Amino acid sequence: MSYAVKELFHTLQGEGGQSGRAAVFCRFAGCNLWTGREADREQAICQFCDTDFIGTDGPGGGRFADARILARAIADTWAGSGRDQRFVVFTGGEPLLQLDAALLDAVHEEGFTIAVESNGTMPAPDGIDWLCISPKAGSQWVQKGGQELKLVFPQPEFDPADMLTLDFEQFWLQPMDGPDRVANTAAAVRYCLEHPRWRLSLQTHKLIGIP
Ligand SMILES: C[S@@+](CC[C@H](N)C(=O)[O-])C[C@H]1O[C@@H](n2cnc3c(N)ncnc32)[C@H](O)[C@@H]1O
Ligand SMILES: Nc1nc2[nH]cc(C(=O)O)c2c(=O)[nH]1
Ligand code: SF4
Ligand SMILES: [Mg+2]
Repeated sequence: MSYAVKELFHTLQGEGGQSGRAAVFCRFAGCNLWTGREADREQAICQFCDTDFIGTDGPGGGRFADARILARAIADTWAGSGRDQRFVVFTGGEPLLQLDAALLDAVHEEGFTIAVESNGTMPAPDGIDWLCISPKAGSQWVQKGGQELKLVFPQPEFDPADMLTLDFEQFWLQPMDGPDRVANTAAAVRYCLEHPRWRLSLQTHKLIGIP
């Protein structure tokens, strides 16, 4: 199978339990909860997205004919020394629309630990080393286990208290970016102070101006 990739870049994971760690980001094109077009945002299931995931025209992006070719491109994007500590984050768009066993195997063969950022609307395949689920109100949430739950906050339909019985190791609140970012951040800080199983996930890459 071929893969449509918006961009490939090497940066620090900015969010959640792996934040600060060097990673290749593989951003797949396309999402099942929004077309990505501004004209469609108000009709979308997910309306607060901060990402351009349309097309394959970003840095390092393109259509990759098979899993080995994409895995090789990911390895070529890793700018760290040697094979040690190689880490890839599959995101998008929605990565589980395209990520399959062949690609997971090929990227593992290149020596990478594999993280995924998903909206949780599809079951995750086996073989992911670090699965982050970030559920979206109004969607069909099916993947209810993983390493971290990263709830963009606030989403009025979601009460974080209802999520603590789910099968995650870590629970993160990430303030919703946009016009209410400052108020959302203050609300998330308050919530974490009062409910200490939740930790605050800031989008640190935005704070320091890296991709
Ligand atoms: C662009 S999404 C791509 C992965 C997947 N589609 C998802 O939603 O989890 C990557 C991460 O950014 C988060 N995110 C998107 N828009 C955001 C915003 N406006 N404020 C805070 N986090 C946001 C998502 O919830 C997700 O955790
Ligand atoms: N630095 C950095 N960290 C991230 N963590 C999750 C991201 C994403 O868009 O999925 C992201 C991103 O876009 N950049
Ligand atoms: S599910 Fe993820 S990629 Fe899709 S629109 Fe929402 S935040 Fe963006
Ligand atoms: Mg991002």
